[in-house]
Amino acid sequence: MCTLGNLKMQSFSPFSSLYFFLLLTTPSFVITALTQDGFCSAPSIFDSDADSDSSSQPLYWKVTNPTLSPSHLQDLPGFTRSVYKQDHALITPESHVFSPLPDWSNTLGAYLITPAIGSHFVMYLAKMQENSKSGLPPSDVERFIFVVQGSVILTNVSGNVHKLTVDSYAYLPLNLDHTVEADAAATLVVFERRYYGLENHVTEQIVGSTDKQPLLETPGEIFELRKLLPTSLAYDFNIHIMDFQPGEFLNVKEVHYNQHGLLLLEGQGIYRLGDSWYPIQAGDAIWMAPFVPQWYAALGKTRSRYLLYKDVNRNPL
Ligand SMILES: NC(=O)N[C@H](N)C(=O)O
Ligand SMILES: [Mn+2]
Repeated sequence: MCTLGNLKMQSFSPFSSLYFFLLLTTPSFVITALTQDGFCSAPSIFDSDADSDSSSQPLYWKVTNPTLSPSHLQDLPGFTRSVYKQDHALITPESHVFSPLPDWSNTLGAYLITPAIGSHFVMYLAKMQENSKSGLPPSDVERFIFVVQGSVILTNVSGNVHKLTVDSYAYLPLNLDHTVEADAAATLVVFERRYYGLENHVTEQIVGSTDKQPLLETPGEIFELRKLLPTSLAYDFNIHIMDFQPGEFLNVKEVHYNQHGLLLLEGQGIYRLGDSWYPIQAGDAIWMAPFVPQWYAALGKTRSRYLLYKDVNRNPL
């Protein structure tokens, strides 16, 4: 809300002589501007509207209901926050392009990251409609699914069945027959990659939920960290869930050989990638190539939580 106008109008009680003096001597258009939206029309994030009151919305609600852009930009032809550079990309919801996912039924997919960008993995949003069913990944490809909205039923070849709701996930090893089914609309974020095997190490199906994962030590950092997969050598990637309170930021301005696919599940802040600084919000996705300088600071009044793919446990040679 416009503090300047409010302050001016609130700091004088209507009965003070100065108030009347101002009222009589200040041109009426100034009074109007100061006391109505005309002067500061940009809505403030500190307004306690339902949208920003996270307690009134389902978990990760913003990911599938993003604030696309300030109202005065929404219908601006060609406006997007998306960026594609040599060592990073920011893909924001107004840029998503959905098409039927091959081998899935009643499911639209928006690929956000694929080897064409330079990655060794794919990251996509799967919008499962009612009565939808997954297809299998290519042979020798492992899959990770995370439920962002709705719920799905995972059934694997040995017949065990799991209901996955928001914040739940599953890891499917390469060549493990399985189906993911939804009888009502559901949204998943999916990572797949060709499995980089190690002798005498095998991965197994994992089913879990973020809230049941323990917090891990983060020496020198203040964010809260959970890892959704085992850290054992068999697994050639992990999925980090990282939480920042407003004002908290990464201590290390990281540069490393690992690649990242990021989905901001909650909150907002500034992501530095290379020499660029991007305001981001829940629903935004980021590709980080190996060695791109990366840093995040959380802003606003609710925590930031992001889901992060990171390759691990394999010699970079
Ligand atoms: N950009 C990141 O958040 N990177 C992680 N802290 C990581 O690489 O572990
Ligand atoms: Mn990193």
